[in-house]
Amino acid sequence: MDIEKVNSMDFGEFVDVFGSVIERHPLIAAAVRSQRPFSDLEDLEQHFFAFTDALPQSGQEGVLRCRPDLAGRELQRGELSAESQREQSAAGFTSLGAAERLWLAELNAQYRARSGFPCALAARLSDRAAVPRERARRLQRPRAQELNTALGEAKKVGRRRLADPSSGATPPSRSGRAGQRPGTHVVTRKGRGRARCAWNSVHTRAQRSWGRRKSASSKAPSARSRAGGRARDADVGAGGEDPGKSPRGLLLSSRDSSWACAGLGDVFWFPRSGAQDAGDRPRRAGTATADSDLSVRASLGGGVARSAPRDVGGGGAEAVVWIPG
Ligand SMILES: NC(=O)N[C@H]1NC(=O)NC1=O
Repeated sequence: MDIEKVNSMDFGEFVDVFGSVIERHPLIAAAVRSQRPFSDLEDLEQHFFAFTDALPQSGQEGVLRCRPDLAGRELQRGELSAESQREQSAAGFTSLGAAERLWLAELNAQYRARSGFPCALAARLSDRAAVPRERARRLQRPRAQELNTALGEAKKVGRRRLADPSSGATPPSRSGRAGQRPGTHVVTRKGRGRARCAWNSVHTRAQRSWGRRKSASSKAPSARSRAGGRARDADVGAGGEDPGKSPRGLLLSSRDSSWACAGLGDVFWFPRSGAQDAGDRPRRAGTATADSDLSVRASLGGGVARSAPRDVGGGGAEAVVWIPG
């Protein structure tokens, strides 16, 4: 892709095209866009990877927790992102026999229990027969070493997605919004001075049923945030499969001044380029805790952001709050 074209993409187009370079983290793409212009695609890639490298360990684990298992439940249910679907199909995971599927499910569960996140592996660079062997090998290794390996695999996947963004991204429609892809999310902006981050309105079956349970308990899946004393609205659509689980991964974003990323417990701010303190390392800005109703409360510089995160399985969840400027 022509770098001039990339540099001239507006916010919506950039997030549509590059929102899945880091799986289920379109706001990382949004943060990266704020650092344009890029000299070439390698430079763009380095910005994505520098962002994930700069995350504290809790943030990196949060990013990994949002990845789907290989040959996991989301593949069976047709809930993968378009990119993951293509990668997992190409690696042969859509044509597994029952015994092979069960074996992989068992290895997936063991790996998650040990590492706290799904086993990241670039499916296109591997093959169906090699995956269980690789998974079993990695299960034996120390957790700290595994975090680095998993991030390395996530980068390999991201590199391929960047090299071929058409492999999954839905071209933006004339209104600049992403096409509707089940099980994925998009960032949308509505009206002047008001921004919303919403999950794709095409809900998966599980998301719809979660929504029904949620409305039955009169807890709307929306978020209202206050920061710096000024009221700010942010809506977060939510879906999930098991609202009883604790959310553990969280990504927050603020538009004006800086970017925040969190795992539960830590909220970090990432200065935007051009901001007064650009170039700073991420700094700790507050604490995120899980409420019993599956919402997350994050204290951000004196303000509070609340959101209902999306359960991504295995006890992991991701929530995105888009705080308008
Ligand atoms: N767990 C994991 O790495 N999943 C991913 N890998 C890949 O190549 N596509 C995916 O969905």
